[in-house]
Amino acid sequence: MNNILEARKLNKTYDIGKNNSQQVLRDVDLDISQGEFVLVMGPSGSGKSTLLYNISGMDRMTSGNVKFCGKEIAKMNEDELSKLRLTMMGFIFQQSSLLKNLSIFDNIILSAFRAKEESRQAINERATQLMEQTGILELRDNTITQASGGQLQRAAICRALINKPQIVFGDEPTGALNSKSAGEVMDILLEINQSGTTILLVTHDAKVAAKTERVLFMSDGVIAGEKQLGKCSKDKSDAKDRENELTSWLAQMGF
Ligand SMILES: Nc1ncnc2c1ncn2[C@@H]1O[C@H](COP(=O)(O)OP(=O)(O)OP(=O)(O)O)[C@@H](O)[C@H]1O
Repeated sequence: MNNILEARKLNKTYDIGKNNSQQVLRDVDLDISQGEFVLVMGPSGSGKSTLLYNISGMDRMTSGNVKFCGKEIAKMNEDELSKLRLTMMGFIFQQSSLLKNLSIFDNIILSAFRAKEESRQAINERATQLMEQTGILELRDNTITQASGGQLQRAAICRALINKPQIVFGDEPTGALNSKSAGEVMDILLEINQSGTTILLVTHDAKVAAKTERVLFMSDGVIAGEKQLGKCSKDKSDAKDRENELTSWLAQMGF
């Protein structure tokens, strides 16, 4: 299968004040295939979010090489990177960070207007279809104060998908949700992955992680191991087995 993303010897060092620095990523090599559902786990401070920000061009790596769809992101200027993120990547964070003064629908379509690649009608149709798919169509005209946390994360998923990205990155997208809403959001992400979008998530939640295909374990700035769980089936009959398999592997990894 084709790699959508290839990272080689990726290093990230943060400067902390005068004459002080912290190396957070250490020679990380990572390949992500088109259509994969990849998850990153590991102790707090091990570098999971830093990895996500550096492979997605949200932050600049210190050294190394990341190719996304064959393009080297370190060679791109800020405008090129911003266009890449806008048109080919989707992002979901722990807090949905939707704008307060816009309706949920307008929040979802905003980045499609910025991308300027489709007609107003096509954008509206796509937003409506995404809201329907994620079960929030009735919230179309609501503001964000008129929706629950789970509904806002569904809206954030619609926003992330509006420009038909090649990959969706999520940093703890279910971290602020109760377990029922987290499960529902994961089921939506699974459906999106099953229709072809590559997904990479960071999470602390083994139940969430067990629904994905491949789990990477980060420790002290390196990918210390990875576990192939295979594609998650729709009927969920093996959910407990997958979770047990993952938690016993994580225990072997010392987590
Ligand atoms: N912008 C920054 N400037 C300086 N240090 C940073 C910055 N961002 C992260 N760090 C440090 O880098 C290390 C790794 O942080 P990172 O957020 O990548 O870890 P993480 O594994 O995602 O942690 P968590 O699970 O707690 O979110 C931490 O020690 C953190 O304090």
